[in-house]
Amino acid sequence: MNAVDEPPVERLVRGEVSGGIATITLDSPRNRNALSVRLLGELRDHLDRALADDGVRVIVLTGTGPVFCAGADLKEQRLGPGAAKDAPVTASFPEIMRVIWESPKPVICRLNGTARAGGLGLVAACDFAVAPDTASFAFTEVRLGVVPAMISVTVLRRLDPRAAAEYLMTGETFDAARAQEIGLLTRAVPEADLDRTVAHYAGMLLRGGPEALALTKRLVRTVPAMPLEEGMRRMAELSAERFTSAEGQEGIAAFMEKRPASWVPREA
Ligand SMILES: CC(C)(COP(=O)([O-])OP(=O)([O-])OC[C@H]1O[C@@H](n2cnc3c(N)ncnc32)[C@H](O)[C@@H]1OP(=O)([O-])[O-])[C@@H](O)C(=O)NCCC(=O)NCCSC(=O)C[C@@](C)(O)CC(=O)[O-]
Repeated sequence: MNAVDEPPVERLVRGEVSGGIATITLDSPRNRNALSVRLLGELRDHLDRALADDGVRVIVLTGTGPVFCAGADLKEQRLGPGAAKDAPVTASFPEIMRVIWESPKPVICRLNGTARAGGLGLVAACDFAVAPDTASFAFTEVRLGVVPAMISVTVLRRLDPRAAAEYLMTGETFDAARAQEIGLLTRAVPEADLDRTVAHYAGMLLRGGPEALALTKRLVRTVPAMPLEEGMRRMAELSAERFTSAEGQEGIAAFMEKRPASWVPREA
């Protein structure tokens, strides 16, 4: 078969950029967007592209079908004859969660539906997570005899500790209202309001200064772990830097002049 006759490669992840927002869509509904090696590779490529694109200010991660993500691809993890001897999902998944967690651009998870296990590691890595109120959630790992190890790094930074013990240790299914209550979701909303809610958060994020937003994302993650005195000192330094930055001065000038801020970098 020559190159012309080759069937087109089916993509498992799609990406599009519009109005400063990169939308990355897990598009493997047949296996409920399970985290196969190929899907993870494509997801990483889309994330890298969105991060490198100066026109992108906000990233939205979503999926197609009834499920946002069913976790590790269990077909790939089943070690039949001739299969890999290690667990394929461990090669790239932790790095993808780290890239999302540390992305200077805010990441909104728009859950199109239910999520399980590894899928919840992705949800927890994102800064915002909005889901339909019909979605369900479970950390199913222990019931499979495996451990929610990789995802614990993001999940345990979000979840109320009592709820973490309850749901990670029992594997019990819980609903979207409970997921919001325990810190896994930003909002659970009626399905009809999903896009409006995501657009609301994205719109609010686009209004902020890009550098200020990246720094604020970092401090949300790091300041709670800082000793009090060090936190006060370092944050006073950061605050002083920001008041005198080009972006800070533009934001203040725009307020005083009653006009929208222009976040194009200027000479200080
Ligand atoms: C998600 C629901 C509720 C949707 O429930 P549903 O919508 O009723 O869909 P379904 O169960 O009928 O599944 C539809 C198709 O998707 C496939 N499918 C579905 N999930 C997977 C999967 N993970 N891997 C591979 N294939 C999967 C499933 O096998 C089936 O394929 P078919 O029989 O039609 O050929 C249900 O499908 C389900 O319970 N799936 C299993 C979820 C699960 O237990 N995942 C655990 C993954 S282990 C993991 O993530 C470990 C990790 C990464 O956290 C470890 C660590 O952090 O260190």
